[in-house]
Amino acid sequence: MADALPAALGPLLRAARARLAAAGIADPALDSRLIVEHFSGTARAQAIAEPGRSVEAAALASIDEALRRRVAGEPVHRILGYREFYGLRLSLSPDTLEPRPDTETLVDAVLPFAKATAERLGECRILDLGTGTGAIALALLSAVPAATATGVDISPGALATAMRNAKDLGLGGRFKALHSNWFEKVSGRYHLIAANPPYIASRDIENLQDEVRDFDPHRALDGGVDGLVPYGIIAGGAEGFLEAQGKVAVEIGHTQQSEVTAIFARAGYRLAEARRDLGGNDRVLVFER
Ligand SMILES: C[S@@+](CC[C@H](N)C(=O)[O-])C[C@H]1O[C@@H](n2cnc3c(N)ncnc32)[C@H](O)[C@@H]1O
Repeated sequence: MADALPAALGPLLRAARARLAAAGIADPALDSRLIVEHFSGTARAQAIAEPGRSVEAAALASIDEALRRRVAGEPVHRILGYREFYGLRLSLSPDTLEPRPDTETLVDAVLPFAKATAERLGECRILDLGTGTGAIALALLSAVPAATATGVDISPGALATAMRNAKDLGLGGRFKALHSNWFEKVSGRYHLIAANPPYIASRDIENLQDEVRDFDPHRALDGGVDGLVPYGIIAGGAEGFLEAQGKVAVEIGHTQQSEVTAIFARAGYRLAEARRDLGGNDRVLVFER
């Protein structure tokens, strides 16, 4: 059994870090700080300025439980219940993928187009296919006040979380959550279609890192037999929902650039831009007709 946690903030942080380090957690300093700050309601400055500040018993019990979950392998943001994405705090649920920093590359890639469209036309209509927490759509809405977005997902639980995130961020009036199997229930035309679809081949799901395989919903990961099935559906269906001169932007797995480019080329699209993520991996493709 783990030692009792000290109540004073400074020693508490050190004890929490030591517990995670002893369990072999990859970044014990960051994870322990996130857990202690979240459940004690303190900020980093307080730990430095007031290391003797006492943390209440109820908060200590929550921190103890959170550390146990982290030691058992649960990702730290699942324990906290939220993750930052493009400067926005997004709530998570068991039905949502935890949004990743790699996906911010997609937002960076299309943001100039969304802003230019809004300036030119006074609006920019965005369709976010497989919206999850609403990450891509909400990041774009927060940066482009004249934009509106429809977030599509097959998971009602994910859509409820996306709508909650939109409301919490004051973006609810410009975001619509739509329950649909890709384009099936979609109507209208959009200037930008964005998607971070599931792109792991079904047979590879079992080999993913434990934290991904055991905590991200498989519906958000499984891209079918070759991991490319959703790209075929998106490339094949986008034309009916894309404005003239619109763009389609997709996140890809780091080995999929040529295959996804070929899928879109067969559907009549040319590659307008390819971007790598911060790790230098191929990550985002933007297509035009
Ligand atoms: C990789 S996650 C991306 C989530 C979010 N856009 C992000 O970037 O963090 C893929 C999303 O696609 C959704 N999805 C899977 N199959 C779908 C389908 N047939 N129609 C609509 N959405 C689907 C999943 O529920 C999941 O939310």
